[in-house]
Order: sequence, then structure tokens, then C-alpha cells
Amino acid sequence: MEIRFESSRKEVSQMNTETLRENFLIDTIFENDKISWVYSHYDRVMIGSAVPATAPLTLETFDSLKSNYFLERREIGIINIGGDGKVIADGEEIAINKMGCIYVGKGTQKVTFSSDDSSNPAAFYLLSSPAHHTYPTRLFTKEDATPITIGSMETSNHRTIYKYIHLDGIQSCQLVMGLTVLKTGSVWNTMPSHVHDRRMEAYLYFDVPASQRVLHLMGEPSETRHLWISDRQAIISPPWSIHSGCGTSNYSFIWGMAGENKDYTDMDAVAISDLK
Ligand SMILES: O=C[C@H](O)[C@@H](O)CC(=O)C(=O)O
Ligand SMILES: [Zn+2]
Repeated sequence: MEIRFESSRKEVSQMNTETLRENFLIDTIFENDKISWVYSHYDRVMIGSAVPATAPLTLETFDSLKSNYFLERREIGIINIGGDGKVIADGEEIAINKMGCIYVGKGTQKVTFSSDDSSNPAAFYLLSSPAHHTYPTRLFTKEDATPITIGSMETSNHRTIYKYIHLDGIQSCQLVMGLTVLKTGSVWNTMPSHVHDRRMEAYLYFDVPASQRVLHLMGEPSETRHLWISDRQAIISPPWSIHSGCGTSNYSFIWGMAGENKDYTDMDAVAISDLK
């Protein structure tokens, strides 16, 4: 497991491309037959993936977590971006199709991931944060997520937001999770952008066509930086940073947060005219 420590706002304003990518881009995820994790010191959120290509995979703990099993003091949100699959949580088998979300609560001792068809394996994106209470394991399909459409074609940000784990959805201790799908012809996500100093955020871009890229924007609103992102790569966004992007085509992404509250609408908007 890779550990990423935090960087200060001043440090980030002085980073070159390579240092920025080393600190905030997660590019080696979604490897076949592997569970991989990055432990971020922003709100102690763990960002990972599980691709059970040829055989099922079991969630294991790490020495550095000093726990007897992964979810002893943690909760986890799982979203499938690949073929149909299953999650087994302490014996409870749950089928999960593309864009479905499963929350598994603290205290669950054994979690296993499998694919229905090894020629089209499931690809599970994982987000985990510390937890102090057990909320029940729950599945939401993308239809359960009461999708809302925002933005417009005129401003190239027409998109549908699916909220899964949040105040009015699946209950959790601090995890908030969902995904956004851009309409054909729309390329901007989270524009106008925002910050929420009370919560860190992580993005996983997916369904980005192989020859296309997303220009992800981060940094303080008056000190923005960019990173070029390809399909199935993730980005860590510090609590003081904007997290927004513009694609060379439309695309989708999973957003996830942890911190002070689970209120999706708790955002401090940044006027487009204030970005530098
Ligand atoms: O705090 C919320 C997150 O940044 C995302 O939900 C924003 C987003 O998906 C979008 O506007 O497209
Ligand atoms: Zn946000």
C-alpha cells in the first residue's frame, strides 16, 4: 500500500508537473487480479481498486492499519465501473452491475469481490474512511440514486449527477460518494467550481475514450494547476483545492469525500471570474 502525506498550499503553488503528479495523481490502479490502495493523509481516506479477473479477491488489512481486519475501524464504498460482478460481505452475496454502489459498514470481517465473466471483469473502485459506528451494508443501483441533471449545452457542462452515499441516501459515518456522467458534447465538470474546506475529495475518471484526455484543475482558486488525466486514473483533492476538469470529449467520473459532514450541498462556490 502506498502512503501519501499531505502538501501545504504553499508547496503546491511551487510544484512542477512531475511533483504535482507524484502527489496527487493515482495512475497505477485497476490492475487485473489485484487489490491496490493509496492511503491519503487528507482525512485518512484510502483510494483503491479491485479487479477480480481470473479469480475472486479478498479484502486484506495492512500492518500499517494495525487492525485485525480491514473494516475493523473503517467503512467502505464500492462502485463498479466494469462488467457485472458480486460482492460478498460476511456471507451476504450482492450482485453489482456497472455504476452500482455498495456500502459496507464497520465490523464486516470478510469482503470478497468476483466477476461474473472473466472476459469482461468487474472493476471495483474503492473508497474507505475511518468509522466509529456500524451502518448496514446496502446496495444502490444507478436508478436508486435519484439522478439530477445540471448545467447546459450552451456552457458545455450538461451532466447527470448520481448520489449514492450521502445525508439523504445510503447512510455512513463520514463517507460521501456518487458519480457524474457528462452528456455528449459537454466537457466541463464542476464548473463553476467550488471548495469545501470541511471535506477532502477524490475523483476517478472513467469511460474516457482511449485517445482522449481530461485536463483536471486543482489548487486554490487564485492559484490553479492542471494535470492531464487518462481513463481510469484518480486524483486526490485537498480540502482547500478546487476539483474541476475539462475533457477533449465527454466522460464520467466518481467523486468521493470524507470529513466534517455528509451534506452534498455544502460547497463554497467560486465565481468563474475569480479563477486565476
Ligand atoms: O462536492 C461535490 C463534487 O465536487 C462533485 O459532486 C461535483 C460534480 O460531480 C459536478 O459538479 O459535476
Ligand atoms: Zn466538491
